[in-house]
Amino acid sequence: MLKIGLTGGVGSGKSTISNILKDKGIKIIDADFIAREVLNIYPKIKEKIKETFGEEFFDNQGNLKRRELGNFIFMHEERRKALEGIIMPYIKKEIDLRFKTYEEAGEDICILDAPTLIEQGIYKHMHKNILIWVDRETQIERVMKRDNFTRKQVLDRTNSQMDLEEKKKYVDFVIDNSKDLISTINQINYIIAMIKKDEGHL
Ligand SMILES: CC(C)(COP(=O)(O)OP(=O)(O)OC[C@H]1O[C@@H](n2cnc3c(N)ncnc32)[C@H](O)[C@@H]1O)[C@@H](O)C(=O)NCCC(=O)NCCS
Ligand SMILES: Nc1ncnc2c1ncn2[C@@H]1O[C@H](COP(=O)(O)OP(=O)(O)OP(=O)(O)O)[C@@H](O)[C@H]1O
Repeated sequence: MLKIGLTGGVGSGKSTISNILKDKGIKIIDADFIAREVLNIYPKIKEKIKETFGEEFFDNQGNLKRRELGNFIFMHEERRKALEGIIMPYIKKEIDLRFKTYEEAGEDICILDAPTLIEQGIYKHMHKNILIWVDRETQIERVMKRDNFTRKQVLDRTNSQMDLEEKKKYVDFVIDNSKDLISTINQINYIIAMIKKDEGHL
């Protein structure tokens, strides 16, 4: 089974593009979704987050206040790294399990949508990697609008990620998602056709 990594920065269009691929019948593993699921699968993660960051990041029902924790950890690198140290081993484990399940089900291609695919070194385990690129200003505007964030809140997030120009060096294909969706869909179709054509050589 071909494992394809799909990455980008905050708001570069990973979910939008994953949904288009899903409609084409391609199986997608969504790392942001897994980051939510592991909190329920492994209760010790929440305990560790409480110990490290405090009770104030949980509501009365014991649910994680995601936006508040995000605002807190994306302000300082050591806070973000502490959270990653707690949660990433579980996310990686679940990603591996899901790839295995799709492989056993006989799928020929599966895409992993993960924002920190490169930073976490996961790209090395993929057959091919795709970057969703947008210019910086389009990225900032789209996230401000989607999440109702201030410019500072968006910049805290983009600054905690590897620069999109730097990410280009690690991938096989770059999709420019700065323009309209038609242009993006044409680029995806071309890349998927290229990958499938090369399949026998991977
Ligand atoms: C901090 C948290 C609670 C904020 O939750 P929230 O629901 O507001 O955002 P969500 O999870 O949907 O993430 C939105 C975007 O933030 C960015 N982001 C998330 N985690 C990270 C990170 N560790 N480093 C850089 N950017 C990140 C990504 O662009 C992501 O797509 C959450 O992002 C989290 O648990 N992050 C740590 C897990 C992680 O590293 N996930 C990435 C797996 S590859
Ligand atoms: N080509 C496009 N033209 C206009 N708007 C777009 C385009 N692609 C994505 N968007 C919009 O930009 C916003 C960010 O896109 P999306 O949510 O897919 O990004 P993401 O990479 O999954 O974000 P995150 O990293 O935060 O999970 C959304 O509101 C989406 O509708």
